[in-house]
Amino acid sequence: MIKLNNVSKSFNKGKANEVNALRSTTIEIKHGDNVVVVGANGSGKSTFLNLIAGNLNPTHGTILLQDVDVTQLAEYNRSKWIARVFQNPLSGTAPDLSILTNFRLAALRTKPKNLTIGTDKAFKELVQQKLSTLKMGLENKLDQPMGSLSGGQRQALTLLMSVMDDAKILLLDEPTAALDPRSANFVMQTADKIIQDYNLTAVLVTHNLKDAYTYGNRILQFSEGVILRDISSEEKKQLELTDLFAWFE
Ligand SMILES: Nc1ncnc2c1ncn2[C@@H]1O[C@H](COP(=O)(O)OP(=O)(O)OP(=O)(O)O)[C@@H](O)[C@H]1O
Repeated sequence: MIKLNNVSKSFNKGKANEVNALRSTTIEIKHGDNVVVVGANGSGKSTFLNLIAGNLNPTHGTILLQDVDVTQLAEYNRSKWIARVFQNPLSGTAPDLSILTNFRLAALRTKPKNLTIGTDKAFKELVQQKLSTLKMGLENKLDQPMGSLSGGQRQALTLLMSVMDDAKILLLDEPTAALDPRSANFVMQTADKIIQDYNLTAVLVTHNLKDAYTYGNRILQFSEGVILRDISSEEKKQLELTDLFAWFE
């Protein structure tokens, strides 16, 4: 569950170049919601994700995750709830290291320093089992270097790595923007499967209106720092793809 109560975010407050990136926004995203966020450049989409993730603090208002007020909580301390995937499939993975080592590093990143992630054998079996559900044929190629995979494969693995640690909320920040259409489709389908399989609450920011139409059960359209449209699951069923394009005319 994600809740924003009257949240605003200004940059350069009080200066000539002040920007109100998010204005008095109140919204609740329920457990299991799969929300797609669209909007023109500069409309506040990334600011919205950054406020949820905690790498920006609101100027006003409060933010709750899983019923806990996290407004003052740093990004690191929210990471037990939040998995986040960015645009660039190369970020967050080490190309020269094996697939398995990349999974190991990702698992260690969210663990306190005194915790281990099980024996090599147990961890390898866990990764194999999780990977096999994606049907990419990689479960028996864990020694292959990460850099030998395509951008789409890497992004799919990044997604899986990000949620293996019991995250409840998945934030996707234009995860397919750097990919060709076929790879982008593959990554979106993988993301959709992972969201279902892991029973996640998800927020996807995208400029791809076809994806916004195809995936998720709710659409938010941002405009100049406010939520201009909040399309529910029932309303979304009545929408045509052309309606989404018309929002941007
Ligand atoms: N760190 C910052 N300092 C100053 N202004 C910022 C900062 N981050 C964002 N902004 C401004 O806040 C507004 C909202 O930006 P934001 O990145 O949230 O938009 P967006 O909808 O994600 O855009 P895009 O689709 O281009 O990624 C923009 O006017 C942007 O220039």
